[in-house]
Amino acid sequence: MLPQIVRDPELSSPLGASCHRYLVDEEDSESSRESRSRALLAKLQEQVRARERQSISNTPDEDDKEQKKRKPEKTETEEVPRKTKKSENERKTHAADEVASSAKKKKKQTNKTLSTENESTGDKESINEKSVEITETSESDREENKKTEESVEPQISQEAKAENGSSQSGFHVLGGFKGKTVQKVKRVLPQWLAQPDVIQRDITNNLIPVSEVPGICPTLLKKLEMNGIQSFFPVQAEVIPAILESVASGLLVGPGGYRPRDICVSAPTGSGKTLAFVIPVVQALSKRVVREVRALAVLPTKELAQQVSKVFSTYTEGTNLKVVMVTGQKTFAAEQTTLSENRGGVSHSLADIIVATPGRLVDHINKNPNFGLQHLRFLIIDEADRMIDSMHQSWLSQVTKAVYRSTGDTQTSVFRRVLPGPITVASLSPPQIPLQKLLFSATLTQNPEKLQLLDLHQPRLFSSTHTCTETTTQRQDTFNFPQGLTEYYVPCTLSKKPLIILHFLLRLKFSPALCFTNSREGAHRLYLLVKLFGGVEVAEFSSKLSPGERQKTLKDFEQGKIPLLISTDAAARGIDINGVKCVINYDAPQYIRTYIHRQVSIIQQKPMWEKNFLQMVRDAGSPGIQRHFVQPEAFKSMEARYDQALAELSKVVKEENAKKRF
Ligand SMILES: Nc1ncnc2c1ncn2[C@@H]1O[C@H](COP(=O)(O)OP(=O)(O)OP(=O)(O)O)[C@@H](O)[C@H]1O
Repeated sequence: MLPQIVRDPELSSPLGASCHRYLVDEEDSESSRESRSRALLAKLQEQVRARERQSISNTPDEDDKEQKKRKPEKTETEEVPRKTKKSENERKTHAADEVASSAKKKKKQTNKTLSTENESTGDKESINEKSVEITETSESDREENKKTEESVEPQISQEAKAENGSSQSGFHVLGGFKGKTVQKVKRVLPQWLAQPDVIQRDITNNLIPVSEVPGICPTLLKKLEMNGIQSFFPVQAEVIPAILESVASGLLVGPGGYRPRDICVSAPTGSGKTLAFVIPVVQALSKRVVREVRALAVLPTKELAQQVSKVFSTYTEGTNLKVVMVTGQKTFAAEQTTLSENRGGVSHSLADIIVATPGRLVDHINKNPNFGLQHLRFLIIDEADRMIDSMHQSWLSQVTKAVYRSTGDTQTSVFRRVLPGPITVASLSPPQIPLQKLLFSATLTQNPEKLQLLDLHQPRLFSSTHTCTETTTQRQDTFNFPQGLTEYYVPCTLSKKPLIILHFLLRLKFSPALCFTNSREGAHRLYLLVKLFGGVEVAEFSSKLSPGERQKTLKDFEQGKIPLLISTDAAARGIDINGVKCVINYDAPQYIRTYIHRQVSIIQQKPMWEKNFLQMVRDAGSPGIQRHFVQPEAFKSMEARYDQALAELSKVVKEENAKKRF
């Protein structure tokens, strides 16, 4: 048992306080605790009531239901009936008794522990007393926490309710799920595509005298005059100064010391794109000291490459610039000897400008140890959309690798080149020769995925269009039709198509005429049929022929020895044949781009395709395609001879197939 210490009211020493702390009358503590817990309970009840009142005021709808469940409605004037309050109090008193009795039980429990320990050691009392204190403290802590919760909870419930209008407090419903109209996705072109530099399409009314175009050196002006070029076409007048501006500070750096912008040109067939890059490139390289490959023009077919190479050779004549063609028309070894030579154990380039087709170019990059592109400054991609489509050969990545390939001697040299990255002080020194891409096409794609393949640097687009008033959308969907083109379509039956060709050639004298078919077999059969019918010189032009045969055929056709040339699309792209009077689409092209490149003037049309084809051509911005109907009487007299030729044709085809099999 603990000695009882009598409390002395005079004692004011701290001891008194400690005496007070340890000398506690059992009954007193009992009743004071109970009164404290009652007071605490009353306070809690008050807060619960206040919270309920608040929830009633904040959520009239939801809470209404809640209230109806919980208690009758309270109108503004009506007092809460005391009875309700009273029963509320009873309820709360009952709850308070429960709390008090549980506190008693807990207390008894603690005492029991106390008494057990007391018997064993007198000192334990102080510790246990502390523990009792601790319990009280914890109760007051709990009360404190409760108050905090109480004070916070109504706020949360207010906020929550205010925010979400839900009667469940404490749940946050994020966002409002209202039905919204879905915005239609509009195609957004990159700015350089959407806002190109516009070039006038009308050539005849927009010729610019050559001398008025700034920056062209006198030597080239003289050469242009010698070749009969008095004025530039619009695309040349715009693009030549832009390319010359990018080499104004020399070949090593672009304007302002930065990498020059890549240039894209979309202009109709025959608008003079070839000269638009030949003139500035020849002028830019004419000042070079050491011969290295600094310009590379890549084209889809040998014929096109030949044509461009011829123009380059015309304007490099008299300079010490050398143009070499790499198209597979010679053997690989023969081409190797034209590209480089070994002097004193060191390989020297024999070419300044290379005009190539992708296949043979990649062969030299990978198999010709003396072939290097480390000094390449201009990469010209003519017929760019077709070159992009043929990108599956990944020729462009091979070229890029060759350009930035560091060999033994360029590892440390000033001209060591690294793939361009973010512009920093380090990346700008030492300066390295920038690689500038120049793209040309009559139907430049606006497909960002395809353009992505070209890895263009800040591209600038020159696009010729019908008129400046066209909206961007129109320009996106229309193509550049050549100036002075008249288009017809001839509805007819399948069996009568060859007769109409013969009618045009023999009766209407539409020659020289270039006739396109959609396949090599179609071209060959039509060629055989017209030949068997007789009366007109005819030749076929397709990849069935060797490069030499194709070259000779083109030449004879251009010289008028052949009035009818039957060709596949191989000849459609960009080949420039002077003096053609009529272009015939024997098979309607499935794609508008093919149509554009074929320079169609007369279409033979199967009736069922007529509507779709006309729609495609009109949507592409055709100046106007007219219907030209041929009366059956017009070729009545040819039908007997025609049937005979058909019979002979099937024999010839059978013989050819038999030969192929052996
Ligand atoms: N300024 C000019 N004055 C007169 N004739 C020109 C001029 N520019 C080009 N030509 C001639 O126009 C024809 C077409 O030129 P070019 O081949 O450059 O056109 P293009 O736009 O490249 O055609 P494609 O898209 O088919 O390659 C050529 O015969 C060329 O000699």
